[in-house]
Amino acid sequence: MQQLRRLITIAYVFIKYRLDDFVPVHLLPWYLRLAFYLAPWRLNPLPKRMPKEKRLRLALIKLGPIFIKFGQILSTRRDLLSPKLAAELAKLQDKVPPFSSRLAKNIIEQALEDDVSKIFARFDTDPLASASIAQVHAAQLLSGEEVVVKVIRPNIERTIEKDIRLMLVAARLFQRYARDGKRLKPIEVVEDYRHTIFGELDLMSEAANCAQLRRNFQDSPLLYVPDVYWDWCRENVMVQERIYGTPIGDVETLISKGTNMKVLAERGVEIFFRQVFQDSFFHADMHPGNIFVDCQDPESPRYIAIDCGIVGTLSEVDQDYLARNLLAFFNQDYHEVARLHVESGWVGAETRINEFEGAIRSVCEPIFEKPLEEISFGQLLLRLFQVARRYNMEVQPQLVLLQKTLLNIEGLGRQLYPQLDLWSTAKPYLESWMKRRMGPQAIWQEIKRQAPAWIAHGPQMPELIRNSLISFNQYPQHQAQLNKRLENIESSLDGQAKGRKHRAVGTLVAALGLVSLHTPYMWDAQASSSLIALGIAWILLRG
Ligand SMILES: Nc1ncnc2c1ncn2[C@@H]1O[C@H](COP(=O)(O)OP(=O)(O)OP(=O)(O)O)[C@@H](O)[C@H]1O
Repeated sequence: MQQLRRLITIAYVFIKYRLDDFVPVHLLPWYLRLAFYLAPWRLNPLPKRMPKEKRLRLALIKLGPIFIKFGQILSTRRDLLSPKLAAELAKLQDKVPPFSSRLAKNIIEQALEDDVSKIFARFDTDPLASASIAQVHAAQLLSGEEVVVKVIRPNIERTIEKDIRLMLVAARLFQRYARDGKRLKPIEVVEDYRHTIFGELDLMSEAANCAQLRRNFQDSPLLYVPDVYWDWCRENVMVQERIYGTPIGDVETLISKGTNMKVLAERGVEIFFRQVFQDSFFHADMHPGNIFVDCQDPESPRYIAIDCGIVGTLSEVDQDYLARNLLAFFNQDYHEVARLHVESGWVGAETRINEFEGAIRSVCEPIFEKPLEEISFGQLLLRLFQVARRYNMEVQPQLVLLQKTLLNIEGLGRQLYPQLDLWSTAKPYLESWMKRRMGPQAIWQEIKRQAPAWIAHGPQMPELIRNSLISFNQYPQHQAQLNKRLENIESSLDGQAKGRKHRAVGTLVAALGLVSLHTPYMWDAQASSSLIALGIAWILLRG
């Protein structure tokens, strides 16, 4: 029944905002097309005066937080949407009315199994922020620390599940009937969203991500991540150190505090590349609401990151892919890019390198038309993925996540300091990464990494060798080879032993001749010389 009511609401919003403009009517079967043209909503011309992208944004707001968040995430898929639609959806803000503080307290008390007044010296009933998934309250621990308490909205899981089911129905219809239905992969996009949003519901996993990121940047002047109070963390409640930075989007305040905007913008890029190439662990939800700046030293501004619900990790293969390709790209060596793809099996071995190189060149050259400081790494990667997909390369979701984060970071950096030269900030990172990866130190590190395993296996070595020989023996052809080799070895050993014997006899005979030659009255000189000659001949011929 509830589902039906929700469906009616969606239909109403669809009609109200005339979202039929997104439906390619000419591709529908004739009866649906007829129904479409006769539909009474077509008499509602009012919203038509508004661009359809704006109408879609307003419709998502009307449908509530789950749809708003979907729109926000969708806005980062610039590989799928038109620039106009992506820009419009990026305006979505998931500020939603808070739920009651009484309810928030109940959830906290149930999760932490204690009274709020026994856990906190102070608990602010007015929430600090209220978003689609969670609400945040400021508080103070009994030990005096200022903290924030993040509480997941009640019953949000059921709401998400229901809304996503409806989104999937819409996605299936879209995939079936829309002109771009297959290319835009709507079902995959919705499934992806389901995965992301459910991931955000587990605050224990968010707390663990925060702790890891904090450790990675311990003592770094670049980034600060607030501490987590594990004793007070559960799946739906998280208590974290409160931070007091300036929101990164508040450029006016940052400037008024005398912040060095160039350093700030460069540090953003540095943080990103360090996360990717040093730690292989990156904050993947770097929207302005999650980034603050500590301006205590305006010449050395430090980033503060919160909300580590979405993080990305890269395998060594992904890192390798990224670093080598970015370096080759910036040297405009498209042949190298194409070769790398084929060599590492990212695209099929049958791919013609020259043809692939041409395809990459044609999408990248226009980008390099611009001055270096205007080139977008994110766009570049996006283009590369698009070409690679045409050549049947499955781009890993982690790389797509990274590319979206990179677009965010770049946008942010250029907003702070429009002349930001990403390449000169990133190049040293990439190059030192390559050196670290390929240089003697990397080999030494690898030996060090493997050594414990080798040592651990040391005592089992004879057994391992024996086992390998046994398994080797199991193959008849190998056995025959092995037997042959053994025979060869035996006969060679045999030969060597015989040779040694003959050499000994020859030496003995020659030595006897020598002795008799120098011993008066033993034999005459001729007999002695004959003995010496016989001994030498014996050695030469039989030894
Ligand atoms: N440690 C903190 N110290 C101070 N303020 C905080 C802290 N954590 C969160 N906030 C405030 O609460 C707001 C929402 O927090 P957070 O981003 O973690 O929630 P969210 O529900 O995951 O939101 P979204 O996913 O929409 O970004 C932040 O924008 C910030 O203003």
